[in-house]
Amino acid sequence: METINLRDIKKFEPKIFKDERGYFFETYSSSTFQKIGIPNSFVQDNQSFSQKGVLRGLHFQTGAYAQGKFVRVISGRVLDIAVDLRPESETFGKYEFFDLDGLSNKMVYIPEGFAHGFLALEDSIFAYKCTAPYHKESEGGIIWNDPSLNIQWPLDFEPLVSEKDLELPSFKEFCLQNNFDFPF
Ligand SMILES: Cc1cn([C@H]2C[C@H](O)[C@@H](COP(=O)(O)OP(=O)(O)O[C@H]3O[C@H](C)C(=O)[C@H](O)[C@H]3O)O2)c(=O)[nH]c1=O
Repeated sequence: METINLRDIKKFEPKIFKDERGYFFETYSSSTFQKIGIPNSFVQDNQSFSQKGVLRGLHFQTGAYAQGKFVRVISGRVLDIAVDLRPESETFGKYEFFDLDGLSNKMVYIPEGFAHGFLALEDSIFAYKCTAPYHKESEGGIIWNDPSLNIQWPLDFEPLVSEKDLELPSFKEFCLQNNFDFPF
């Protein structure tokens, strides 16, 4: 699975304290996370459940409502993805996968300027903090199987995608709408 390291994305694996009762770990710590460049300006916490085979995305919010997202899996396993939508970035139009699960509790901070989504590899509870509130009018997105992004989803079946997401524009349309040079 070809993937690259996108600049400004922060990955974090918490220390998990296990004992005969179970486990404990800090799901958020301003002091710890600021040291690795994760902001402490989150204003909204979200949680969603997805059956195995669900694909949510590729989503973003625009303008003043652009969201940085600090994502993790509470239970199950997802293949999370960020797509660089910053025209000035040398990785504009490139993507990176993150294999997140409820055992390692790996977390990823995806800043504003990226589209975000995930494929549920198992029935999964997904939780994430956002640096801006939900603002329906500022919602945008790109179709999950856009030919030019050429995302190599590990799929041998048709994922369950919402009607809304099936109508999302292509990356080329996104570039045209925003007067960005199409990089491919
Ligand atoms: C995102 C959001 C949604 N909603 C309402 C709107 C709908 O009635 C319902 C489901 O929304 P939607 O189908 O957009 O949910 P997802 O497909 O999980 O969208 C999210 O999926 C990908 C992975 C993301 O990164 C975004 O955070 C977000 O776009 O929740 C709210 O009330 N607040 C919210 O912040």
